[in-house]
Amino acid sequence: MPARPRLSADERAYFSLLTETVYANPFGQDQERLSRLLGRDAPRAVSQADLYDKLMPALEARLDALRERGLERLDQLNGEDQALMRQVYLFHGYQHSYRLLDGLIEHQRRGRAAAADLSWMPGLLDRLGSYGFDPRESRRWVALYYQLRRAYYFIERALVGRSEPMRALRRALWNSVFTTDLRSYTQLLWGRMQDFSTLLLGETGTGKGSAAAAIGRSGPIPLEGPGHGFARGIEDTFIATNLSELSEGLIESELFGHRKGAFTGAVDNHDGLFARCDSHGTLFLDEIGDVSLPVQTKLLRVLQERTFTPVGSHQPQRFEGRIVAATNRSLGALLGGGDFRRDFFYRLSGNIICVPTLRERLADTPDELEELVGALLGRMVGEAADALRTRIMEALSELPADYAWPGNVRELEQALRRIILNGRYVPDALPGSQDPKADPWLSGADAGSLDAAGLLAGYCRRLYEKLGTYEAVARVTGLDRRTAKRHIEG
Ligand SMILES: Nc1ncnc2c1ncn2[C@@H]1O[C@H](COP(=O)(O)OP(=O)(O)OP(=O)(O)O)[C@@H](O)[C@H]1O
Repeated sequence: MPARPRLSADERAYFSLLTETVYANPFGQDQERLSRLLGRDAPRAVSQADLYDKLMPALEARLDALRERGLERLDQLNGEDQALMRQVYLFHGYQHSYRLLDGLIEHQRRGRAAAADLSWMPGLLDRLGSYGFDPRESRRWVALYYQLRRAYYFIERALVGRSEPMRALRRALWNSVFTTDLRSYTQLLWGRMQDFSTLLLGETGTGKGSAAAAIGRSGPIPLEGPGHGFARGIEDTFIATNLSELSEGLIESELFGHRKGAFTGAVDNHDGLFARCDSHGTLFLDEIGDVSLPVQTKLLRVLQERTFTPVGSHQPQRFEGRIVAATNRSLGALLGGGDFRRDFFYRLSGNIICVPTLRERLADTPDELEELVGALLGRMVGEAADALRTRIMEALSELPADYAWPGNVRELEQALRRIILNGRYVPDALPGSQDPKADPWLSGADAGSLDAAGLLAGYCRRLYEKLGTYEAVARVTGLDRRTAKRHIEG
């Protein structure tokens, strides 16, 4: 039997470098080094898509040259060459599909009722088939492309900011979805990451919710058989709940569900969030630092045994999804206070991601303020954003240069609203840090000029600063947790 044709040393070197580049964490340092090696001098200045598009003519020329030598399909190559070219063909197929997938994601994000146009899908599957992938494998690769494009959308585009702390956050979010090695993820871990929980830490308003959504909406969603689309829509894969907003009486039923008759008012069986989150989904438990010890014990069981039991039932059910949790309490406060189980913490914290404060981001890249203002205004007022941006930046420039933004991006959003309404932003005094005379809440209370709502909000914020949880504030004030939180957030 004649020996199978082999790649030349030069071809092997080129394709190896290419695959190392395109399979590296797109927000990592390696990627920059490798893309420089491929001939780009300023990779930070161009988008990932631009960079890849620029690689394409040289790649097409190389593949044409292989075709002329009769090497068109994977099965014409031997072991090592086949493994390498498999990755090259996967990248080639990806390049021919990513704009179509971006169109699909945009369509889904706009919540259009009409079914998405997937008429291009058979052509894409045929292309993968022409490289030598069988139909099942081809569907799996298209699902991976879709996942990669969702990750770009939610990790890159939906999170604003180019500062190093934001780049580090993106790297960490990417790794929590694809691990540090995309190639072995695709071979070994695709669809098997349910047991990898993530704990997001960060001050209030830093964007932990957006970071959690980025992880949750970037999970694998299979492509179903011929003629069908993807098994789930983007929105169905991410289920979020804020534990501090659920009263102690309701929390178990919300999370684990209940059976009819389990308690007064349980008139029907009710599926909880754990039952609604299937193997393609992620459940986001926000304010995890606020839950009581008995609920922590039950959550620990879900994490350890992957089972939960609805209230009033004796039948454990399996939990198939993935958990992302978040808290704005510091690790020290979480573990030092005695109201957070250490075993629960260790089970939850396989992957800890710290979401940077706005002041860290601005200290690294002051221009990030204007970038954020532009994006937040765009969300708030659409096309009027450009016209308002200069006025807003002028008003913000009146703040002290080292203003700490204690409420982070949420405070910035609030500042924009106030500037639009009142022309200026005067930060609310936060307890603890200021001269009492300069504290409008204290001096307002002293002068008798605060109304009841202002008085209560200031008091709740002070308590929150001291006690660290909405639950503790609720306990002291006699308010329910949700009301206390509303006062604190303003
Ligand atoms: N990097 C970012 N780019 C764009 N918007 C952001 C970013 N970070 C935060 N935001 C916006 O700031 C607001 C607050 O974010 P989010 O609710 O995720 O904060 P959080 O850290 O979860 O706060 P808390 O701990 O109080 O729940 C949201 O409207 C969010 O969209």
